[in-house]
Amino acid sequence: MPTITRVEIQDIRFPTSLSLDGSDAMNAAPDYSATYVILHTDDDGPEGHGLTFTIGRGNEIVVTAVRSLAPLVEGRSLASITENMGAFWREITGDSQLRWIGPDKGAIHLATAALVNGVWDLWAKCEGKPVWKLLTDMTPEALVRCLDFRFVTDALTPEEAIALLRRQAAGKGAREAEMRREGYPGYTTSAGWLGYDDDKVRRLARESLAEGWTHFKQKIGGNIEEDARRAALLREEIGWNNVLMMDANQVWEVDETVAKMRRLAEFHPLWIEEPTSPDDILGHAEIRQRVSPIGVATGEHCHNKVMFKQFFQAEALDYCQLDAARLGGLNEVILVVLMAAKFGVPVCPHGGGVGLCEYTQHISLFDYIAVSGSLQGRVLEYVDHLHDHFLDPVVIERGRYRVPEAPGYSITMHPESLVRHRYPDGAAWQEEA
Ligand SMILES: C[C@H](O)[C@@H](O)CC(=O)C(=O)O
Ligand SMILES: [Mg+2]
Repeated sequence: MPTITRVEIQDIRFPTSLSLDGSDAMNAAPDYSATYVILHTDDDGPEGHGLTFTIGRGNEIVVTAVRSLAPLVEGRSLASITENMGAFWREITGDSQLRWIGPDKGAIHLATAALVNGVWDLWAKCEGKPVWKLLTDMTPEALVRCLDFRFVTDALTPEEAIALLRRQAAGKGAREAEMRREGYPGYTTSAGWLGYDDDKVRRLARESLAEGWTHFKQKIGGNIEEDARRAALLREEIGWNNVLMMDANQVWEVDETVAKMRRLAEFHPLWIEEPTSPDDILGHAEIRQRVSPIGVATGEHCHNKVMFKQFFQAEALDYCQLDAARLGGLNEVILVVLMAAKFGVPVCPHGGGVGLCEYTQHISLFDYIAVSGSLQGRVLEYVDHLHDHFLDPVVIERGRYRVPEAPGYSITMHPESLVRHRYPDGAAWQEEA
């Protein structure tokens, strides 16, 4: 196995704010961006690639944070990391000086995700497997060794995690074959961005229907009558047999959420996503009690395993929307997937960003094949942006993700895309200036 000799870090941004792709009530004009990391090694084998998603300004802070973390992996052999990934994760999140600016949250944790996911990409490429397959082929004991259970053993112990994984072991082969045949079910957010005008929403909804999508997410959180009007418009296009979800991106108070969802209930949303502060666990629990049967979904801003533990313990969410690059990389994601299975909460990862769909397909496949063994309540978000910048982009057919087969975490970008979108000197930005 190779040794990691150098960490290359790039500030990559896409001017999506020009078309308002990705816009919502809290994030009016995001530029989808990535702190992009390449782990160079000492042999002719593969490089490890990883990224963290941000929405523009602020990316430079995460770039700087990765620079501070890089010495923790430079000079290390991959074998010294993979022989005990749990200990590696504890080390990288536990540096005695850097930890102070987290712990396990904010820019330093986003930076952790880019590096840690880069290591997983490198490991999977060295094994010649896509990440989901690397995970599903591991024994329960080997997988649990990749995890750091610190601060969550009151909710899930390593022994319980092993038992959960053993419970699903017998059916893994059949589920893997089923996924290769059928793909993993998804939903689309592409017609629902808040900054799109009515004509665009209608056109994209029609196109998505024709492509076979059955689940659609709408951004809300502006004027409530405007939200209702747009919901009616979407229902006109998608009908009542398809599923509609709503995402407020954190703009409401608790009582306000209840009042507003009572107004929007006539459109039969499956869930209200991020209604209020992402840190307000008890607020989500109360909303959940008061808006039922509308479900509560959250997680894209839930920054660590302890927060998720408490969301589960407080019965504060119906859908766990973990984010592959806000949690500190795949090790922490796996722990959250295991806790979700124990608490019986379906995992529907967050995909709204550059590269997130590429990552999350691996997570949902792992969840289905090795952990939950269930598709009940599970749909994987899809946003139709920027996939052409990836060497191994997601492939969607009739609203389902096809199984990725290329080795790695599907996150390697084309070198030309990196050059063109490097901020601020890439051609894409020079043309803007
Ligand atoms: C700023 C992002 O586009 C955000 O709106 C994504 C999101 O909330 C989602 O995909 O869900
Ligand atoms: Mg969202």
